[in-house]
Amino acid sequence: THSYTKYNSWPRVQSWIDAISTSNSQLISKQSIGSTYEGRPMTLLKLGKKSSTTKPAIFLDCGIHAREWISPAFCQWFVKEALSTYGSDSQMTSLLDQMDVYVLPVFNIDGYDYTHKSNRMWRKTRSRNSGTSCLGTDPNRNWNAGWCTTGASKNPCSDTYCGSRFESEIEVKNVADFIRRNKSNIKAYLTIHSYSQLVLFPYSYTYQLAAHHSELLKVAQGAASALRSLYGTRYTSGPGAATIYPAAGGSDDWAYDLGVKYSFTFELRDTGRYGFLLPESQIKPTCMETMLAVKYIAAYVQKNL
Ligand SMILES: Nc1ncc(C[C@H](C[SeH])C(=O)O)cc1Cl
Ligand SMILES: [Zn+2]
Ligand SMILES: [Zn+2]
Ligand SMILES: [Zn+2]
Repeated sequence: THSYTKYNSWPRVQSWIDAISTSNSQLISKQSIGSTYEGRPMTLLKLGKKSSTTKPAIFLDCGIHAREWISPAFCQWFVKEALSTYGSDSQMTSLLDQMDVYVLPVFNIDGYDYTHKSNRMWRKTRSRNSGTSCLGTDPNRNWNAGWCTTGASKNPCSDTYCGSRFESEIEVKNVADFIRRNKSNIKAYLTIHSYSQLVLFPYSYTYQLAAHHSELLKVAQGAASALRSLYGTRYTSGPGAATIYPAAGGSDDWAYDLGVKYSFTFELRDTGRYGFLLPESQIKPTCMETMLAVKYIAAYVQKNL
């Protein structure tokens, strides 16, 4: 059965999505945004007090990289926390009254399932590449944001293969289409990765500072200190290129250039001791401290609507 303190298999996550999305019709609903390459359903959860008018929204995705298992664990935790603290936690209540939060629990479902069944260290999608037996494209190099200019490979066998063209991956296209369709009300984009303990923001595709660099840095640093307040876990904040590495085709850069000003990539625990193989014993503390960071950003976005 499903557990918020275990790395759930895809079938368990899928049945959790179906159950949680029908658990509280006033606060949560689900909608399909398409299918993956291997035909699995991409289901977006919509959290927020039901309203006949369109509310400003935050978009949160997890599991774009298959092996980063703590990421989908966080999105499941976030949904559970939101529903269980609405009405008691004043900040969460205010957030869901005033805004909608779209949550994509597992972006790269095919890859996630593959890490459970075959290769725990798989990162990419599972699509076929022509002219080679090497499978998959790096979904975080496949967005139309300086596509394939730096920090990505044109070799289909590489873990950072950028794809035959931007949005070649149906999973990326499905999400990009949804965000484009809703860009007028999407005020923030958060994408969750592991590991390294970082709060990143645009740009990764260039060392040029973003127009809103100083504001984004302030918000990222505020989020990192909120996170640190729980267990003292230290995160570093900064623009992607200088803080982790220059790399093009990422979702945060794409969302920012589309006009979603508050665009952040989280790299969760740890800093390399376990890396992608973070023990299940760390799911709860990691999710609890990350909730503080995400709520900090959400509150900042709310104040600046
Ligand atoms: N725009 C971006 N933002 C963050 C990153 C770092 C993640 C870390 Se797993 C990646 O390599 O895809 C990479 C890019 Cl291209
Ligand atoms: Zn498993
Ligand atoms: Zn990643
Ligand atoms: Zn990472």
